[in-house]
Amino acid sequence: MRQAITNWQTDQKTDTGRKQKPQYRSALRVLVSYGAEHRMTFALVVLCTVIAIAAELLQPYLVKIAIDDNLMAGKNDYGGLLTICAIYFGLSILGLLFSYLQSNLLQNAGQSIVAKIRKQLFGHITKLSMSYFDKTPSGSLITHVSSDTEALNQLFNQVILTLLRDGFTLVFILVMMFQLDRTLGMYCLVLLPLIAIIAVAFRSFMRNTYQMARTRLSRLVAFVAENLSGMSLIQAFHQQKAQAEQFKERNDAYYKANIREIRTLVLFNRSFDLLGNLTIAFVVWLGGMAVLDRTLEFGVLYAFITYIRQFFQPVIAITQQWNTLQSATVAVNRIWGVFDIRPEVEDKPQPVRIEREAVQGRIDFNRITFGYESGSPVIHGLGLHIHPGEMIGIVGTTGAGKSSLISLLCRFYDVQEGSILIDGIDIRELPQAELQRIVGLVQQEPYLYAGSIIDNVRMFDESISRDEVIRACEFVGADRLVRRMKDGYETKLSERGSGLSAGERQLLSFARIIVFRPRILILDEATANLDSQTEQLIQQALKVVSEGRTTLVIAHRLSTVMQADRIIVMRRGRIVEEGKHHELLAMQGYYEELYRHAQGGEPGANRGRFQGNFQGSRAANPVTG
Ligand SMILES: Nc1ncnc2c1ncn2[C@@H]1O[C@H](COP(=O)(O)OP(=O)(O)OP(=O)(O)O)[C@@H](O)[C@H]1O
Repeated sequence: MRQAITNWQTDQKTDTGRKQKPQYRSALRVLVSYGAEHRMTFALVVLCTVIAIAAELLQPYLVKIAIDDNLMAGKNDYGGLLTICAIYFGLSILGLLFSYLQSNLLQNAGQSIVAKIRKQLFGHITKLSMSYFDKTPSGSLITHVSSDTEALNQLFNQVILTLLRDGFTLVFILVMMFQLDRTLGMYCLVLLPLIAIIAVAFRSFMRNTYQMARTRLSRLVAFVAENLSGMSLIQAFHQQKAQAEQFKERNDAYYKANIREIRTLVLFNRSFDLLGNLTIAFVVWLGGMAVLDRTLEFGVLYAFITYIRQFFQPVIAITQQWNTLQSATVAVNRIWGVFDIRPEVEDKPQPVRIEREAVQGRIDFNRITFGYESGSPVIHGLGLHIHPGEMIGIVGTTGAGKSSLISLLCRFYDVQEGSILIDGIDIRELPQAELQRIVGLVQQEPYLYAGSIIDNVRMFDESISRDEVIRACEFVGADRLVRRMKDGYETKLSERGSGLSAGERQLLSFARIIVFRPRILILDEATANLDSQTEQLIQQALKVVSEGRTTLVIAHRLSTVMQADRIIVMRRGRIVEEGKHHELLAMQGYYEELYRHAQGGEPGANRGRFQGNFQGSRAANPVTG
């Protein structure tokens, strides 16, 4: 794999400016690197091909012997005829057996190479930085993992198989024709330039048609993928009709490209059929005259005509595979284009090791500046120092930079200036895998996978026992909910956990956090979508989950963060106020303004209700009693 990528990168440097065209040399080098470990299999494939083709092409020759040496010689040699029939039958079986072996061996090697590339590609994509996903539509990534790897699949299924089998067949047929009759063979050679002209004309005509069909299919797949992931939005905004129209447009375009491709193919096949029939007529005429003049045996003419019939099939197959070869090459180019992308956030060669259990949870944002695009920062020289175990609420209007701040702490992006330290260690010094176990993130829309509740809570990590999962669910108050389900902890969730309410999904994501025991906990709008009853449940869960952990909570609902030890108020990428809830209210500044908006009126008019809620939620909390 490493070698394949290195080869690829070297080729890219020398091929600058030709990225859109299929780069056969680069693609071949890549595939050879992967094929190297299957070299024995490929050698066996070649051997099987040769045996299978020889067995197949010797059959007309046997018929020629039967005609000339037995039937026409007037020997009445029934035994000899039977022997020839038996050999013919034996050759057919041998041909079948070795064709089967050849296909199977090649398929096995090909499929395992493609499966490996697909796995590595997916693994590579999951390691890329968030900035890459910001810029790349998920539909195009799905195309790389599905259609492009499928094109590689076809390379092994069709192209290599055809090139080997049909290439050998052509050579064998030519040898046999010359062996049978040199003069007729020479006449047939005249055909070769004609075949080449038709093939080349067809190839250039077909190239565009084929590429167009593939591109339109990719667009269609990408469109469907993006629509599926945004289905709730489409339905909420009644966009079904508009989307269906867009789909129709893409679908029609793909349909037209397919029809064009099929027409071209049919035209090509029939042209070759015509050429084949003309050649046969030509040979029957020339060879027939020779037979009548007794300068050519009838059996030879028969075998010759059979070989000519067989000659056109491989020519057609090889020419048609040219397109598959091209699209596979383009697919290799695209796949390796993705492999080429290095994550912007990478581990240091010698990262600092840290014992997760020993992490205290102190966080220092040291005058950090960050922007998604260089030159337009969304966080400006921000400084924030958080004590171990402290609960910080982060508030601010939309676009203030709250989510960006926690994305930086999770190291989805790297700061452009300043540094972020955990227990005094710059997070860029830590291995990302370790940082992700230290910092646990609960998002507004927790993602659940298709699988059992147990597996969803432990994220398919078998080292976490069922008991640990159950204890975690009990801890956050999700146990009662799970036990009410038909199969309890074994209940299979559908993709994205769509069978559960937002609050239920959130409770399970809290259980997930408990199981993974991060030392720092981040909740991004974790209670934004919930009704007040579920929110209270979540608030209780939040209280137990945050116990003994440094916790950062982002919330639009101020009630979510009122119990925080400190509230940070952000505005346009800066901290403008900080303090406890009542201190901030007393300041009569930006927080108080936000609070007033949240309450929907004047502070004085709502203050009682707000404080009542706050005290109520504390009183209801089982931990604080
Ligand atoms: N992936 C992104 N690419 C480019 N710009 C982004 C990206 N994410 C956020 N921004 C921009 O960065 C700024 C801060 O956004 P951020 O999401 O951090 O704000 P926020 O306070 O969390 O807002 P909200 O409460 O609406 O989630 C905004 O101007 C936003 O448009």
